[in-house]
Amino acid sequence: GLPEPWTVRFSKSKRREYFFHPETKQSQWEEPEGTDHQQLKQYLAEHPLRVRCLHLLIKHRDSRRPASHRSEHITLSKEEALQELAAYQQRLEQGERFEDLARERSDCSSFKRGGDLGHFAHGEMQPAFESVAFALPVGAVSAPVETDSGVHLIKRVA
Ligand SMILES: N=C(N)NCCC[C@H](NC(=O)[C@@H]1CCC/C1=C/[C@H](COP(=O)(O)O)NC=O)C(N)=O
Repeated sequence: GLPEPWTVRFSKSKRREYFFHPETKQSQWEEPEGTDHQQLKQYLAEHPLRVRCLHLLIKHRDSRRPASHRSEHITLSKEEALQELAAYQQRLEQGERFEDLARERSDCSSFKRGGDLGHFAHGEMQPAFESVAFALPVGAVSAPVETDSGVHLIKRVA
C-alpha cells in the first residue's frame, strides 16, 4: 500500500499512525504520494501498529532484576520458574481467569492491574516478548516466553 521505503508507525502522543521515510527521516501525518489507500487499510487491519496484552511474569535468579513485590531476593531457578508457569497454564486451561492468576503470582508491578500492560507499539517491549505478543490472535494466550525479565505467559486482549 505504501510507496517504498515509506513505513507506518504509531505516535503515542497523538495516538494515531504517521508515515516515516527511513532515508530522509521525514515523518508526516498524511499518506505519502502514491499510497494505495485500500491496500494500506487492508495492511493495517492485518498488521496492528499496537496491541494490548496481559502478562504473568515469574522471575528467577538470572532475571535482570531478581526482585518484586513478592520477594526482595528471588532465588528460584529458571527451570523451577518454568515448572511453576506450566502449573498456571494448566489452571488457565481449566477455566481460571488470566487476570486472577496474574494478580496472584506475577512478579511484574502490572499484577495490580491483572497483568495489564496497556497498549504498546513496536520497540517498547523486549524483542522476544514483542514478537510473540504481535503474533497472538486477540484473546489467545502464548506458550511460555523467556526474556531478560524472566518467563512469561502473555494474553493478547486487543
Ligand atoms: N512501554 C511500557 N508500557 N512499559 C515499559 C516496559 C519496558 C520494557 N519491559 C519489558 O520488556 C518487560 C517484558 C515485557 C513486559 C516487561 C515488564 C517489566 C518486567 O520487570 P523488570 O524485568 O523490568 O523488573 N516491568 C516493567 O518494565 C522494556 N523494554 O524493558
